[in-house]
Amino acid sequence: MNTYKCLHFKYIDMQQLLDTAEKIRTMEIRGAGRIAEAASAALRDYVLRIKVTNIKDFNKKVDEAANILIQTRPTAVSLPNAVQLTKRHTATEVSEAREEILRNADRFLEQAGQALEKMGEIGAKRIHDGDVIMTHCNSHAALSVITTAFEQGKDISVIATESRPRRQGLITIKELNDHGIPTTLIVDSAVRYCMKDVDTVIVGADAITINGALVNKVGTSQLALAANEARKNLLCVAETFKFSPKTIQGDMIDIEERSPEEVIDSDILAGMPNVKVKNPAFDITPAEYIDMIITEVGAFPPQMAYTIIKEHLGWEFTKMG
Ligand SMILES: O=C(COP(=O)(O)O)[C@H](O)[C@H](O)COP(=O)(O)O
Repeated sequence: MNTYKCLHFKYIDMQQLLDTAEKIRTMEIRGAGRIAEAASAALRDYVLRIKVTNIKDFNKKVDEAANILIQTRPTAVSLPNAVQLTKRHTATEVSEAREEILRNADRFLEQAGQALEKMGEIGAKRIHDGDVIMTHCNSHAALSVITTAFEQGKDISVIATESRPRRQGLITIKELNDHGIPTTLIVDSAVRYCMKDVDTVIVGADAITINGALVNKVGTSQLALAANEARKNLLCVAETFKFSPKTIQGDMIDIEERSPEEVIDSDILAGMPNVKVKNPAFDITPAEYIDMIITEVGAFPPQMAYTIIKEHLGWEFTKMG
């Protein structure tokens, strides 16, 4: 029985939140932006069901729920940021605290939706008629830029990587196909070979650190290396809530290691006692490989991560658990 199912017995009133946590853990809900939105909404809905009348007990329950959500996936910093933006309040009465949290969640969800649109508009200015764009994995932020440029009438096409082992690239090509955008699917190892045909690489982000490094789906750093070698631009599209305040304090971003079964059948692996599997879900691209980070508040060089964190997330976030 998994952790969340065990918790079901202990916290009956938390069932919906535990279901969301499980969906995030198993990647039924995935992508840094969607994870953040789902967590914020789950916390909002849970807060409506908390029955205690004492503010201390209320805060304890909120913290408990927040921690369950945060622990589902370790890398996407959008998750703790969204939870923190949702749960913070200054109230001394339960009813006021509840109201504040509901308002926070609604504001976060509204702003997250608007951010996608805004990033699309800003990023599309960097795409020219005739451009070939390479993208990796499945990023709603990156897709917002690509589809906005296409809807503006720019004649563009996309090369999308498969993104082993979970093959999120298949979600990307479906979305691009539904928009009518000419798309070529390639395996991840064809990235360097195909780079000569590319004008701009556009990827999303799970986290951006204080030194402007990009944490995104494993393989992103290979795209960046190949793009750099071929002198092609790499744009990262990321809402401000994907910047990591804790990296100011020296904290590192945890890189999620996922099950070997995503890579190879466990029966086949069992027959090869000298073989083990390493399955990191993300990797790190240094700032010098990134031309621009497109956020909902503007396009910035990665070196401006400090300013984004300070102005759009605030110092209180560095104390987050
Ligand atoms: O790496 C991934 C998804 O990884 P996974 O499939 O493991 O969650 C995406 O590029 C970012 O999360 C950004 O996505 P978005 O722009 O949609 O937030």
